Amino acid sequence: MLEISDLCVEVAGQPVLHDINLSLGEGELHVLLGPNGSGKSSLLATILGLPGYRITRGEIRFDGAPLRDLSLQERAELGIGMAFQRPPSMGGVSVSAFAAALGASDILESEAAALDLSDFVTRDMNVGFSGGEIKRWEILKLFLQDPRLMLFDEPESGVDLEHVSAIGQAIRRITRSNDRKGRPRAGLVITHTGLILNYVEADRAHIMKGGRLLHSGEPEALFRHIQSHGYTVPAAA
Ligand SMILES: Nc1ncnc2c1ncn2[C@@H]1O[C@H](COP(=O)(O)OP(=O)(O)OP(=O)(O)O)[C@@H](O)[C@H]1O
Repeated sequence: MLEISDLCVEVAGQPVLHDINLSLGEGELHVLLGPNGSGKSSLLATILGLPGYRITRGEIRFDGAPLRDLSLQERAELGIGMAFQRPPSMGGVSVSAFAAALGASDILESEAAALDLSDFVTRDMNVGFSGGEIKRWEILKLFLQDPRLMLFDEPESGVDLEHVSAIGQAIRRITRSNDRKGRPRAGLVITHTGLILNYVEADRAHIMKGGRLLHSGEPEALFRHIQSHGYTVPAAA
């Protein structure tokens, strides 16, 4: 579904990503691990097409077609969506009105309940939500938007342990399900704590460091390696 080859990216004239190669197949869920400032969010922002992220070399293909010249809106229409780390508040737009505008009112109640957000559907999006509530709402929002490629920027940071479980299970269930047109999805998740790995059943993990993909491997083994040896390439690799 997603093919990234030899990707180099600049932000504000500074190179932030170097020679990234990554392939994400239909139904797959991958995680990105790496120290602060290693380029994880920049990679997601470049895939999504946020302004300021300039591809200087290489390419990103979605379903075989290059994304480089497509706007954020065009990429959203193709089926690329992101659960943001720090989304804006949207006063005047209630959660239920947002779901209705997306034609997703029928699934709002059950999906809100799964993320412990039933009491939030009449509230305005993100207005007065706590940090953890925003994270849960971002997952629900993404599901209502129904993208095929789901990008999650640190979905569990600032979230209590019980709700990490709810978020992780929702990510797994959503990513493994087909979209409303019956097409398979895929997901890419940034995680620092690794807690989410207990729930999402990721297929593959990648270590990013200094804007490069340092190593890829089996998620739980790679996370254990990072816990004892830091963000390094495992010796046997
Ligand atoms: N708009 C920008 N202007 C200037 N520098 C930027 C911009 N966006 C990202 N960078 C720089 O690019 C580098 C990578 O940042 P990025 O946010 O992608 O890292 P990250 O791995 O997601 O970090 P964290 O784990 O702390 O969220 C950092 O050095 C950051 O300062």
